[in-house]
Amino acid sequence: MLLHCRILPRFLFLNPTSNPPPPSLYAHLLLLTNKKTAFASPFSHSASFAPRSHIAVPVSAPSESFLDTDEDHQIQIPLEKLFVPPEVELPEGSASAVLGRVLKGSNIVLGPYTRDAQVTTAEFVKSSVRTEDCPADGIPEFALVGRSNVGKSSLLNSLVRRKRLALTSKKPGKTQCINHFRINDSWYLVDLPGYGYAAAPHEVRTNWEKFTKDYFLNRETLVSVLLLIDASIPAKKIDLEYASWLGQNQIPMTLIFTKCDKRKKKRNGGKRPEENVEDFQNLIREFFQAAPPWIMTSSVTNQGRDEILLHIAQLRNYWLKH
Ligand SMILES: Nc1nc2c(ncn2[C@@H]2O[C@H](COP(=O)(O)OP(=O)(O)OP(=O)(O)O)[C@@H](O)[C@H]2O)c(=O)[nH]1
Ligand SMILES: [Mg+2]
Repeated sequence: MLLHCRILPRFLFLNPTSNPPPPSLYAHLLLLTNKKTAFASPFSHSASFAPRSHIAVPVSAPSESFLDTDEDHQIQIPLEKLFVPPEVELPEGSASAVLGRVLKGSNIVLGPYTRDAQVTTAEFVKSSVRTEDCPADGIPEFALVGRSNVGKSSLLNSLVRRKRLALTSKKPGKTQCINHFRINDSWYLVDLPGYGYAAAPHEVRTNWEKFTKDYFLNRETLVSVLLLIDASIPAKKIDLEYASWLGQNQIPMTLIFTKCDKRKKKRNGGKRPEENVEDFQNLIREFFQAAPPWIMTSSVTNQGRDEILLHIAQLRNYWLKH
């Protein structure tokens, strides 16, 4: 795990603020339209940065250098669009000092809670169709949701380094229940059925809406939804609607851009994954007060695998402490 060796030590140099009020993990999802309750997000970057400053974050495969300067493999992120975890103050000064703390292919800044990021054990626990039937042991969980065929089950397998722990298929609609997978005996990854499967019978679609939305609204141990978006194609209306629904309901969300290995321009409608990722950010911008965290991934090359696990670790450890 070369990436861990390179990234984890950096986090030791961070300077947590003294006795901050415990910020909510949910705050960054508040909608601008919800003016009555809008407040400054604890995830916002330090106001000392000029608003138009950008950093060029490398998005290339983990084996390549973190400081890759190939412009084709970089994404420009305005500093105010970074996801800054609670208890982190960004270093003042140059953008390069900030870049050293941003996970590759993402807008996520590393904070002081990234311990235990590696997966050592993963086991399937149960399938449920109702929130009440889900495991009741109170440990934190992260749910994978997205359009049918976007790559939820494949990503789960990539994260746990197993080929078929979660079943995948070229045919949409493979996953039909809330499937709990226990990781390191201490947290859950949850595989959910996909939405937007046009060929599914009406009854199945209605049922999906009902039980997944109930799960999101009522599952108290849900730390963050991982909303998967296919980065090899332009943004779909249904994905934008879904992101907006999660925001409106103040359900914490991380955007996981999948299939970033698919770079053939013609099939991608002429756009590279980085461009589709940027377009998606721009399209959802008006719905959110602060930028949600996002990561670029591929289950084929395992791009983004270590980054997701570090992000999950810092959210999970923060959630456990507060
Ligand atoms: N090129 C590429 N293909 C992928 C990637 N992730 C998944 N796929 C392919 O996409 C198809 C669907 O993958 P699944 O993981 O079953 O998708 P899902 O979102 O779980 O689908 P449902 O369970 O039907 O909702 C399979 O053929 C995968 O091999 C990726 O990162 N890159
Ligand atoms: Mg699936």
